[in-house]
Amino acid sequence: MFLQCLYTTFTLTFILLFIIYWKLIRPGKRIYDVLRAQGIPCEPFVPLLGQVPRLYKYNKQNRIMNFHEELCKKHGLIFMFGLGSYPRLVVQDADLIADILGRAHAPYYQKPRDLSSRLKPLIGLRNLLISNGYEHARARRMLNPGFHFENLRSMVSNMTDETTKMIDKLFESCGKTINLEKELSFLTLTIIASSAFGGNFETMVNAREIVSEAFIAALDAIVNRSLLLIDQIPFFSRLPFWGKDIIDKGCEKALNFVEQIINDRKQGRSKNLCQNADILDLLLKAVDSHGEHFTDEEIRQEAMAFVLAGHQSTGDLMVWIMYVLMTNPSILNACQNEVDRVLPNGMIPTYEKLNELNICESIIHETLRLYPPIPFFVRQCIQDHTIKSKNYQLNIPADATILINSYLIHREEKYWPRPLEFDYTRWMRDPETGLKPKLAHPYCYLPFASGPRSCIGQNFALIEAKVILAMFVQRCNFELEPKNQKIAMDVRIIMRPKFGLFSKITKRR
Ligand code: HEM
Repeated sequence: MFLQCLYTTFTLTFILLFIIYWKLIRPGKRIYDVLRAQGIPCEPFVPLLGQVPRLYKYNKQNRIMNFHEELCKKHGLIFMFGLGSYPRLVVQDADLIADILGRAHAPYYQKPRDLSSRLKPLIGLRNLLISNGYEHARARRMLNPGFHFENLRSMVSNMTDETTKMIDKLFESCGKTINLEKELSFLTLTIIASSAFGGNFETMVNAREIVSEAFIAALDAIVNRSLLLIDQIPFFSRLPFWGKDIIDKGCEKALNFVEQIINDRKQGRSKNLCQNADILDLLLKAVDSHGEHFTDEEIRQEAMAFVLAGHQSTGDLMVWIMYVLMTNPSILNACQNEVDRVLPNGMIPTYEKLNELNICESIIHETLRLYPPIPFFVRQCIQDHTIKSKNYQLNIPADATILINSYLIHREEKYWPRPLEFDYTRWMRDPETGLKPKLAHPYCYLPFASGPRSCIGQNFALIEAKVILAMFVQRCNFELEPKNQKIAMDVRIIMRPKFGLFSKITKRR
């Protein structure tokens, strides 16, 4: 009996270890070996963990970007490190990045599978953010026209309305210290949700609570679980711990809410808040090359993906802009002078007037360069592919995951003179031609990524950022409060100030 027990235990342990090796260690090791054999510098291969313990230590000290900077200093523009069982090939050379992100190479790369499994509970799999292949290309073709300037122009009035409401509410705080990070995140959430869902967002009971609390709580739980690597092991990810109940409840509330909104719009029980079509109209009207519309399920998932992709990124861009303005009086002054000239006497910005705000636009781009809200993104190679630059030729094996760190590329001396200096004038358009200065390389500025998986909402975000910036500097005085508050970068997909950004806001005139 004892021997039989021993034998069974031994066999089960052996099977378990074999599965762990086969599923979780061998695939990563193979990729390490193929790339190391080509001379790629690597951090030591540590099964199952990789460099995660070191990353955690840096994260705890709020120095996550130093982790990446130090690896880049040690190894150069191409290297590898381990993130749990998945190795990450870091590529920082703009020529090589062009070979990865360029349209012609799209068949070789897709969004990584672990990203899909993490976000699936919240937004499903059938949306632009995580679908791949034909499904993604079809949806992108159907939705691209919705983000053309004609449609965006009609969304400006919704952006100015929501910003006016927010600023009026801030004035009610009568100069008390407020956390701008929270307020701006809420403002951008309201703008994208009302652009996506129309009048219901204003009138439905609990709409704001559902989107801003349930949705964000679920998203936070998803990010925390991914930092703990829970989703790398499917068995663990199904256990009812580590915030699973928050995710389940939040997702259910948010999905029911979106379903009701779609039904209301279809049956004419709600109207949009934009002058023309809003995002929900665009989703309802879009047709593919066979004349087919999106299914209800696809509309629901696309709408959720827009809210997910579009709110925190723009919110944190605005936070960094405010931080720059509050710590650089001369930049604030130049910005305020331009806004007072283009939008005198409290004029509400229109699409046409926004185009005249050259300094505002340059401040936005320089902030996106030094503080990109999405500081890195990843691509998974799906069939062996060779990439080349002047100095390198590299055969990327299928299944390798590539990490592109735009934060570091935006600070790379090779592409940017005086890389650490905030100099918005490097973006100023030529007054004669209206053209922006040429970049040192088309792939050295990637706040919105590039190629067929670049951000579909980038023009929406740039217009929205300009509206909020112009209206804030036009109407408010703002200063850091307390002056010596600690600003540390927190990176959880989005890069934001870890402890918020506290300031005092008063009426300008
Ligand atoms: C400052 C604000 C924003 C930044 C910095 C930003 C950045 C990015 C980046 C870097 C990607 C590529 C991610 C990856 O490859 O993994 C992306 C994709 C995406 N973004 Fe944005 N984004 C912003 C605002 C928005 C807004 C306002 C919307 C919606 C209106 C939006 C919708 C999307 C969607 C749907 C995708 C997936 C596109 C695809 O794969 O075809 N984003 N964004």
